[in-house]
Amino acid sequence: MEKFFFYKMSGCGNDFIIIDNRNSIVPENNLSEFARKLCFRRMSVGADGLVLIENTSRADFKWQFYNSDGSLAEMCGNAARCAARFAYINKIADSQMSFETQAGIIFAQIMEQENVKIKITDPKDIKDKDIIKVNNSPVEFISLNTGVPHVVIETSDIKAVDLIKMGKDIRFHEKFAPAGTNVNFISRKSDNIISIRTYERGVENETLACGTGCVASALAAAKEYNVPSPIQCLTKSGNYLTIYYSKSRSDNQDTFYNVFLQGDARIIYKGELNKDAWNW
Ligand SMILES: N[C@H](CCC[C@H](N)C(=O)O)C(=O)O
Repeated sequence: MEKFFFYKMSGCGNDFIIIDNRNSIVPENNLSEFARKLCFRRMSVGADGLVLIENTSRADFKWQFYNSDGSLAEMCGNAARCAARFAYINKIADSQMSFETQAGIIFAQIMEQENVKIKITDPKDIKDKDIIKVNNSPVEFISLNTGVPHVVIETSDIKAVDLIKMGKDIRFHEKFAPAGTNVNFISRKSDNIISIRTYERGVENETLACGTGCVASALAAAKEYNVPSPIQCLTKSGNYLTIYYSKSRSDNQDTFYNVFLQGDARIIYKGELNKDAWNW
């Protein structure tokens, strides 16, 4: 098949290409290379990631999520909201749905207008504050997995952070090898509002928003400051994501459950892909 349709969508400024591949219309075997080329800005459509919708018997659908560098990721919070709205609009699922990711089953609900709320898999590997040396300076962080690995670092002036340099140094730090990690810097604006900037693994750059990063940052704030749910995250794009959660503590361990991420899932356009978009 030389031409097929795709949606370009944006979740809070994190942008994605979404293709209904349930009939295997994608004519390439190397899907990682296919993703990398489609996501390459100015040479092709350009995006932070590619979502391929597929069939499964375990949920309404399943997906493969590729970062823009072609790496597969277990989960993506902003793309999950976009995929849910794509599935609803294209009658692949009802307004309440479930879909299978490598991190587990995600539940989604279409809210008013372009708002979508998802229930993510229970966060795991929640560690207490730790310190690493970055360029011979100590950096204090909390690490946890919200579908993909994240570290959260609090700073007094988020605008002053050299996000790309610090992000790269921490993302590739031996402490997080071999999988690496996403890197989030946060500043608390009020009791339940945090500003966030994220260096994203697999995009290898700062993105305008990171859904699982906002969840990780909100839960790190909840763990450190006992902030009640919900927490709002002000992202680099200027849009907000809202995180809802329940928290329990036993044996000096925090457990989070019923964790939801809510925000926009905007359709930028519906396009027809030519072979030139990936065959270059
Ligand atoms: N780059 C991430 C996956 C996408 C996460 C982010 N876009 C989100 O919205 O959660 C990783 O490889 O761990």
